[in-house]
Amino acid sequence: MTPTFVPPQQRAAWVHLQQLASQPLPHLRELLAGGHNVRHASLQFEVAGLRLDASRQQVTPEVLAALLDLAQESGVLAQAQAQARGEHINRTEDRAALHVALRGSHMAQPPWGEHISDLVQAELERFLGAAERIRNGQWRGFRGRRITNVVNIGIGGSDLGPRMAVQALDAYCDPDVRVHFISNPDAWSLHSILRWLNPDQTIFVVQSKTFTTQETMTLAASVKRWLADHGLVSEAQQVPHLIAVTASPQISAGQGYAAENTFGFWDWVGGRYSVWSAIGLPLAIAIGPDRFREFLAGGHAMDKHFWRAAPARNMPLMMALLGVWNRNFLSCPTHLIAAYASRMFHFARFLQQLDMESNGKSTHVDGSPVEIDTGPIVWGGLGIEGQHAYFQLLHQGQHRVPVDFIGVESEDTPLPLAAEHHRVALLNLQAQAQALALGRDAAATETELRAAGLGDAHIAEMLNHRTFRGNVPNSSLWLEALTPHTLGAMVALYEHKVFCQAALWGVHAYDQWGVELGKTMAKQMENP
Ligand SMILES: O=P(O)(O)OC[C@H]1O[C@H](O)[C@H](O)[C@@H](O)[C@@H]1O
Repeated sequence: MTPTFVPPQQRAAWVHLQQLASQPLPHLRELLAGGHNVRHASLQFEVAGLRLDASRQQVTPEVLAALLDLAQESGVLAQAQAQARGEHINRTEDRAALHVALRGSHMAQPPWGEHISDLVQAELERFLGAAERIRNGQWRGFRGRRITNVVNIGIGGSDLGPRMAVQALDAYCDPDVRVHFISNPDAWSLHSILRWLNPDQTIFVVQSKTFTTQETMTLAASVKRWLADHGLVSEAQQVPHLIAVTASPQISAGQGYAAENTFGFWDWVGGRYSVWSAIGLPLAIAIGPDRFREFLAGGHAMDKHFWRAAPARNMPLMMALLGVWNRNFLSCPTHLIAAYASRMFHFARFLQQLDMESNGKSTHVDGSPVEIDTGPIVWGGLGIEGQHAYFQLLHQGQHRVPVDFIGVESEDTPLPLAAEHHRVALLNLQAQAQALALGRDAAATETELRAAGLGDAHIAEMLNHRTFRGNVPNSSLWLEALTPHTLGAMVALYEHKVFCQAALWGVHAYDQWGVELGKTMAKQMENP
């Protein structure tokens, strides 16, 4: 129990925000009309190669001030300090949540203590060493062939992070070692990859924090069988083709994974926060150890900002507050992620787990039921494709859907017309962000229809169809370039945002009892 816990709706700032939301708020047209004014400046942030433009959020300076009061009353940044000190903030599982230590283990006097940093450093060296040996050809298959294909087997946090990052950093990936991901136990999903591979040149990285997840274990058994069917039958023959990454090495050892090919992490690393640990091995293989360290450094740069920046200038905290404003006071139940770089294809899926598994909760930290809205439904993918599919609903449907537009400022694709491709993508991002915010009112629509030669009766019929209410709150998050460093910063940004929102709502972000229920039921049904 947390004796001092006060439910959010009883906090003074929350009540103030309710009052502000109950009065008519200026339309985004009005809020944006002033151009680059004080409000605009207070909603611009630049950190670690990321630039956030939140000026299209429907907040007045008064709302912003009340949101910051809420952060203060909720003790958000104090809770972040407790997290970094390694306190057991994951109370229902009685654990720390120290993924920040994975990217800050080089710190002098780390808040979590040197012992943790030493553990992290030692394991980091081990798994980066393995990545390097695979990349440079020192690591050979049983029959002496060089490894050309790495297959990641895992699900949830043991899949989405590295899968997202390998795709996002495609430009840095070694073309001689291809990395594949399989998460679905459907046999075809495995077969569709295996049928192209030569077992002598393939390594499977079986990733599972618990090493008991049924889907992953089913796939792992199948790849062992596949190796055996190709003449790699004994444990000794299979060892060079199997890597385990787990926080339960005693279980993987019992299944024949060699200790030297097993890389560990700890119970204080949540699955959805584990890409920074050895779960990032496929990424390290794809982009190399130096780039992987840059990814960690990007995450750490965001951590430093989060720990040190004043609340009003704190990028993750501000994103969290704006999200709470949209969710709880503007009553928006969902949140769209629209990325305008095709390499960010998996980012929305990654965020779905990060956000919804963390904050999809209805119980407060003191065990009392939640009476406010908590984590939104996070959805999305690539913005350009969305424009030609579901964006119609954003413009004229009945739901108000806040959007994070994600764009990359500089383009490095080695194609002669790459700059033109890039121009088209960014133009679309900017046009959608503006169109959703401003919409088009009836008067402007009527003028346009009249200019197009429509008569009164036709205009009367068409007016509502061609009018756009706008006022869709959205932010644009710009990466100066899509690099390991900026990607690391962006992942850490959203991690901290989710953390702040949990603190604002008073829920635990680091457990997932709902998921556990499904797992338990599956076991019971298997062995009634
Ligand atoms: O890494 P594993 O133990 O195999 O778990 C894989 C996944 O299992 C569950 O679905 C959890 O809710 C996820 O957070 C976790 O990432």
